[in-house]
Amino acid sequence: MNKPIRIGTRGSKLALWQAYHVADLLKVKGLASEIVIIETKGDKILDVSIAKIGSKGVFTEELEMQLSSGEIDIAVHSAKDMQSRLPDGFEIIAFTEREEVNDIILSHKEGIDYKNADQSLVLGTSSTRRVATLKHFYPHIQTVEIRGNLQTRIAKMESGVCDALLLAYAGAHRMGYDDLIRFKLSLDEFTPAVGQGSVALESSSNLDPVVKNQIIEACHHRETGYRLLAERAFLRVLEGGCSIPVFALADLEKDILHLKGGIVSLDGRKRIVQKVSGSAIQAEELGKKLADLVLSDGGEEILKEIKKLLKK
Ligand SMILES: NCc1[nH]cc(CCC(=O)O)c1CC(=O)O
Repeated sequence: MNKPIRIGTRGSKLALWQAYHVADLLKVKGLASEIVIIETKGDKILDVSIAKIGSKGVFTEELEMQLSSGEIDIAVHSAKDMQSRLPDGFEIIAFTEREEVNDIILSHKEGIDYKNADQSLVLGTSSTRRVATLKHFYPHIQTVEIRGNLQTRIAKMESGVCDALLLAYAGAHRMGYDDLIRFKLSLDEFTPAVGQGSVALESSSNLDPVVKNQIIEACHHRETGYRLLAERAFLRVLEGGCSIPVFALADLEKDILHLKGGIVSLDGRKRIVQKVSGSAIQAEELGKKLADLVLSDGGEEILKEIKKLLKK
């Protein structure tokens, strides 16, 4: 009888959903598991925006310590929240099948019409990509920064902080809020963050290869894997992190990857989008190619401006 696989996770409801999802996938293949809840810096600091703390590893550092010590076998994260480069000694071994990738507008109110410039609308979000994208396409919409888990954000919205929230479909759906979803936003306008909708399994490079292969067999979704490989290669060049409004989305059609992505300036004035296609086995090359196209098309300048602004 195998030892149960120890799954490390943050304690938020969404994180726990993800951990149980992985536990279920393991169980289908007859693998027992245990869930270990670990508090991270990002969970403790609630009053400062993530962009200001510096996104680097705030939700992953403590989990990585437990991976190194062997206290847990895998750490489960939203793929979107993972840095594009992992510290030495760690790797992503699997991506679960991706959920619908769209952003959505969620509200307890009915009659919200975000396209109507005559309606005053305050949207809560803490994502620089979403704020900048709103400024670009819907400059009449006001935004307010809102943090905390989904339950907290909904409570803040209902208390009047904003009219609606701009969120990932995946999180709202997993938390059971489908009935509050008012709009599913277009992928051309609100092209998602890299990795949105998938769950990533991280391990130490020292994980027993037999256990590692069992986990991959049970949890890895091949198509999602190619898509995220391309998107993450793009992000690596653009030095993403959640404080930089870059976006990318890969789709797989048979074995051809179609990848689009870009960057938007913080004031929303400039938005650069490029597309590339090619064989899925060249996913990483495609991601890099896309990044080069975006950079040479004006992305480099936008990136420099943003970095200058963030240093202030
Ligand atoms: N940045 C927070 C975060 N990380 C993952 C999700 C949702 C689930 C997912 O995209 O995998 C969310 C919430 C959101 O963006 O609305």
